[in-house]
Amino acid sequence: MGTALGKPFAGFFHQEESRIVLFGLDAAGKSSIMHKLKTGETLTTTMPTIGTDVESVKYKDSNLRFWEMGGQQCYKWFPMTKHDFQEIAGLVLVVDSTDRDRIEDAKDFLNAVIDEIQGSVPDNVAVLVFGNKHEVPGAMSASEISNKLDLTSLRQKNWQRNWHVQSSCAFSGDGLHEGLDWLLKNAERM
Ligand SMILES: Nc1nc2c(ncn2[C@@H]2O[C@H](COP(=O)(O)OP(=O)(O)OP(=O)(O)O)[C@@H](O)[C@H]2O)c(=O)[nH]1
Ligand SMILES: [Mg+2]
Repeated sequence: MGTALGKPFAGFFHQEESRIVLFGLDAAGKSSIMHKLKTGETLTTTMPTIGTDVESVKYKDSNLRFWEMGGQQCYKWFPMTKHDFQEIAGLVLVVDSTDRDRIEDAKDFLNAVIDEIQGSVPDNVAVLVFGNKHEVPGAMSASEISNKLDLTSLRQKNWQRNWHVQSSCAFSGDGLHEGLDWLLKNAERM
């Protein structure tokens, strides 16, 4: 009992359908990642997500429910509200590793999301960053993405976020399970 109270998130992922919010700029690869995780297949025809999209994924012994926030400007916040974030088990920011021109925009979006949900989620919720499309020659490395997103500054926002950058490829699936493993481990640890 004492242990359970001391570790409120222990076993969180074993409950039914733990909610994970995926967000990021348009065309970063959020839908492609969700599809690969759900079916093991590569999503061959992609369309921008209108509003939000939801997929349930069974991963190891966890039931995960991914909520994608469409990244197009008009959908970025539609129709997610603070309430939708309240019981999240983790946050996943998907970044296009090939898009150096918009990494600053991705950083601004991350900070806007954090400012929006601060107080609605535990301060130590795990934040996984997928550096997607990493198979493309010249793509940014995980450490370059981490530096450009200025992730260490998140701690100065009264936000003791656990964060981790994982390079990924939604086509081959490379890095996706490694990222999820990190998320599961870190959410359980809280
Ligand atoms: N090279 C490469 N292209 C990818 C990868 N993942 C996705 N793409 C491509 O990137 C484009 C956008 O993919 P989506 O999955 O629709 O991106 P999204 O983040 O869901 O976009 P929005 O729904 O508009 O926010 C598509 O042409 C995908 O085929 C990847 O790992 N490598
Ligand atoms: Mg999408």
